[in-house]
Amino acid sequence: MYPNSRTRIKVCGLTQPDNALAVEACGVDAIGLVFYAASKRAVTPEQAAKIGEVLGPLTHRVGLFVDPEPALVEAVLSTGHITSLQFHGDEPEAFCRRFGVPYFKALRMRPGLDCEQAIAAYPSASGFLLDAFQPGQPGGTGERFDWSRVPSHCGRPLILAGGLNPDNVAQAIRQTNVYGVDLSGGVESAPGVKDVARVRALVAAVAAADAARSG
Ligand SMILES: O=C(O)c1ccccc1NCC(=O)[C@H](O)[C@H](O)COP(=O)(O)O
Repeated sequence: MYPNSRTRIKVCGLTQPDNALAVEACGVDAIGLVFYAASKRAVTPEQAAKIGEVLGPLTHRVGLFVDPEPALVEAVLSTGHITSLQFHGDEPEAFCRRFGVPYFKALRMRPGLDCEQAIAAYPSASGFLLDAFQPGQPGGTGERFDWSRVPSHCGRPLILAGGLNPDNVAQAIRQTNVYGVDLSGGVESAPGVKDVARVRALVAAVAAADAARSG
């Protein structure tokens, strides 16, 4: 387990500045912006810059990629609005670290994946996002995976994703003790638009789970 007194929250797949501002105001730690053209939540570097401009300086802005061309990552970074990278495809470690920006690696929990071995292959990663595996769908599946597969003693920050929502996130935190949680579809009202009431409920559920854990 990675030392953690408060579960960090990332909400992924924002597409509109006003919506991003409202989500930030709920008290989330990080906003995810999807730079994967096939996603229904995809944004361009220009749209991302407009979202980045409205957010406060202490909110992380994560740029999410799936096996990108380096030029796309560089174009996104050149906006100056991205604070960390999330690689959600099959990118090797050398590719992930070449940009010189903190990154975390998504691991899709396919059957038979040795999670601890996969983690060991990315010594330069600042953390790992463990997501559900659905063939042909790299992320944002809305599906859960078996949380008993989350390693309990790997010593690296782990972010749990896949099918989380305000109703099941407390149980997920109790069971896995992860550093952070990442949600998309479970707090969404339409593709790329987050339901602010659901995000508020998420933040309250995480705070209650953390309080129960420390008390
Ligand atoms: O959200 C997408 O459309 C997406 C597309 C391709 C790769 C990754 C994608 N999202 C990644 C995320 O970080 C999601 O938050 C994560 O997969 C969980 O999604 P959900 O199950 O909908 O909460």
